[in-house]
Amino acid sequence: MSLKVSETKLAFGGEQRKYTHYSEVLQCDMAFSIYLPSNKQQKEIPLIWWLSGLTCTDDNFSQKSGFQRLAEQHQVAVIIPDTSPRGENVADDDAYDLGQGAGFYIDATKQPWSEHYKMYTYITEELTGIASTLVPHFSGKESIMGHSMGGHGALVIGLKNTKRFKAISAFSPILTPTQVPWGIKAFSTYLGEDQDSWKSWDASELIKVTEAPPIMISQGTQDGFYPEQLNETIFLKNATENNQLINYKKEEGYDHSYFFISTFLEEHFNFHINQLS
Ligand SMILES: N[C@@H](CCC(=O)N[C@@H](CSC=O)C(=O)NCC(=O)O)C(=O)O
Repeated sequence: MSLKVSETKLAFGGEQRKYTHYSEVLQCDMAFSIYLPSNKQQKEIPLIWWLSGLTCTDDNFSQKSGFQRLAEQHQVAVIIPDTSPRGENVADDDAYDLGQGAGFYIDATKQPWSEHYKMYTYITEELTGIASTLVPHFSGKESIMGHSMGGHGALVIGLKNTKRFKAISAFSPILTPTQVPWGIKAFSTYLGEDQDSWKSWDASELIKVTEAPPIMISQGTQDGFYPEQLNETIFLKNATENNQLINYKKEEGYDHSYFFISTFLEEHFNFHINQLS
């Protein structure tokens, strides 16, 4: 195992750590961040997964959201993966919404992407195994949240693993990737033109047939990507038809940025903690 700590910072009494490791699933070197609360009372600690959006690394959420205060307050660990495989030998594209920084949390099947782009398996298997060794007194309880492309990732991973994740939440998620420009571009590149193969990576399809854990979604009304990339209509319709309750909230005047995320993050943490306790 090549796991190495590259950074440790004290934040609100807990530790914000950055790790590097060689990923067998992605076949490249990767970095991720994790926050470990102080756990002065030696209690069992749950784990929240945060998945970031296009162009991000694990640093965006770590450095811009201020989540550490909430994680320490609620004594919860938080793990933040990178958004794609990385490196000179990893396929890439000049566009911001394809290639490195845009892994879409799926397992690619089309060459050259399928060599490395296996973010779903990386997160649900390899990084899961690593996380379980890093959280002292881990309670085994997990939930998942994310932003934009990461909101899509949180919903897809949560809905594919409903026994595992106790809650799912998302800021400005891509809810129907098979029908919006970001998703169509990524899925046709990573999965090929057979659109049937896209469906198992679309939250609007999964919500039709899944008994979902509690789901909360926040969407700013002044988000420049809304409604084109982030339209909620199909997801909410399919959820209603399958009797799945979704707490979908529109926030007047907010945009797509981390200012929006940091404003409503406490509400999302409270929602997760209620399910993880
Ligand atoms: N115009 C930007 C587009 C990239 C962008 O807005 N990325 C968002 C996520 S969008 C959906 O997944 C983001 O989180 N950016 C990082 C941040 O710290 O704000 C561009 O061209 O790069």
